[in-house]
Amino acid sequence: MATTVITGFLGSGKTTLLNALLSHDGMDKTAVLINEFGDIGLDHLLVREVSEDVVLLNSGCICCSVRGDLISGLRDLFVKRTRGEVPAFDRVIIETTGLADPAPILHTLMTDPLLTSKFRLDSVVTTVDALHGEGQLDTHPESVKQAAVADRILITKSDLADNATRSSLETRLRHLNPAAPIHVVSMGDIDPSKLFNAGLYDPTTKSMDVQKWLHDEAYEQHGDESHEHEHDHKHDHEHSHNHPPHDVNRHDDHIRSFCITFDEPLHWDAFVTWAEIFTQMRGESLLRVKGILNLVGESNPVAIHAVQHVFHPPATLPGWPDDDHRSKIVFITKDLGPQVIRDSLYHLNAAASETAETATTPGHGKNL
Ligand SMILES: Nc1nc2c(ncn2[C@@H]2O[C@H](COP(=O)(O)OP(=O)(O)OP(=O)(O)O)[C@@H](O)[C@H]2O)c(=O)[nH]1
Repeated sequence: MATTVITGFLGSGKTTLLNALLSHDGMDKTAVLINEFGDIGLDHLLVREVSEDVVLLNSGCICCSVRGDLISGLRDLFVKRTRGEVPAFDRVIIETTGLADPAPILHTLMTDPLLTSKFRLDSVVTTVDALHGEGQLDTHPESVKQAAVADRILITKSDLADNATRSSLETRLRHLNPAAPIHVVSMGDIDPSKLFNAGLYDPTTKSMDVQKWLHDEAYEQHGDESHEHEHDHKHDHEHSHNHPPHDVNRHDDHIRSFCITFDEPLHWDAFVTWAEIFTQMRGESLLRVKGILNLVGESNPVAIHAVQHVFHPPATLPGWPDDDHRSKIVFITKDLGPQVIRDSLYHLNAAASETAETATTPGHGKNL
C-alpha cells in the first residue's frame, strides 16, 4: 500500500495540507498517522473530523521513537484493516513533527520486514513556509534536510509572501534539491495527484516510471562535458545569494546534489562493495541515493535506492526506459562530493573487471 510521508518545519502547514488533501474525492481510502510532540493531540483532533483512521503517535519526537511507534502504529492499522475494524484503506499518510529528521522514518519503512511487505514508500512531501522558510533554512538544519530528501516540495502560505520572497525561496530550494517538483500553494490547495505516485511503481497500473522517479535530467542541466553532472551549491551561491561564499554556518552549503553516470556496465559485486563501504563509513552523509544500474550479465536495468545507512533491496526492472542504457546514480549528500564516490566506484569496478569470473548479479542471491 502506497505510503506518503509529509514533513516540514514547525508551523509550515502540514496539517492544513493534510486536511485539504483528505477533503478531495478519491482520498477517502486514506489512513493517517500523526506524530505529536507533547501531550495535546490537536492535529489529531483536527484530522479526525475527516478521517476515522488516525493513529496518534504521542510518545515524543518521531525521529527518536520512530522505530517502535511507527512500526506498531502501522501494524495496528494493518491489523484493524484486516479485521474490518477500519474501512479498507489503500494509502497511508504519515505526518511527522516539525522537528523530525525524516531519515529514520524512511529507514523504518524500508527495512522493517512486515512493513516492507505491506507498505511501500511512495513519496516524501515537504512543506516550506513561504514567509519564514528561508529563515528556518538558515537556522535549523532539520529544515534543510527535510527539503533535501523530498520527492515533492510545497511552498505554503503563498498568500502571505510577496513574489520576491517566494522566488528567492524557490531558487534556494531548487539548488538544495534539483529533482523535486516545487508547487506553490495556499491553504493546502493542491490536486493530490501532484503529490502521490512518485515512487518506482505506479500502484494502479504496476508500471514503472523510472524517468519520473530518477529525474536525472534535473541534475544534468547543471552538468559539464564530462560524465559527471554535479550541482555545486557553494559555487552557485556565490552568484545567486547575498551570503558569503563557503559560509560554513549556512546549513545548505553542506548539502550537495549530483548525478554520476557510468558508460561501462557495472559489476554487481563492485557496486555492493562500494555500497557497504559508503553506508558504513559515510552513511550519515548519504541523505538520499537513487539509481538505475546497467550490470554486467544483466540485460534489464536494476533500480537501487538508499537513505543514509540503508539500501533498499534492488529491483530488477522490466526494461530500459529509453535508449540510454548507462548506469546513472543521483545523490543528495551532506559534506560529501562526487569525486570520491565516482573514483571509488570506478576503481572497484575496474578491479572487478579483472576478476570478472567472480562477479554475480542480484538475481543470483546477492542482496544489499
Ligand atoms: N494565511 C495562511 N495561513 C496558513 C496557510 N497554511 C497554513 N496556515 C496557518 O499556519 C498555521 C500553521 O499551520 P499548520 O497546518 O498547523 O502547520 P503544521 O506544519 O501542521 O504545524 P506543526 O504541526 O505545529 O508543525 C495555522 O494557523 C494555519 O491556519 C496558508 O496557506 N495561508
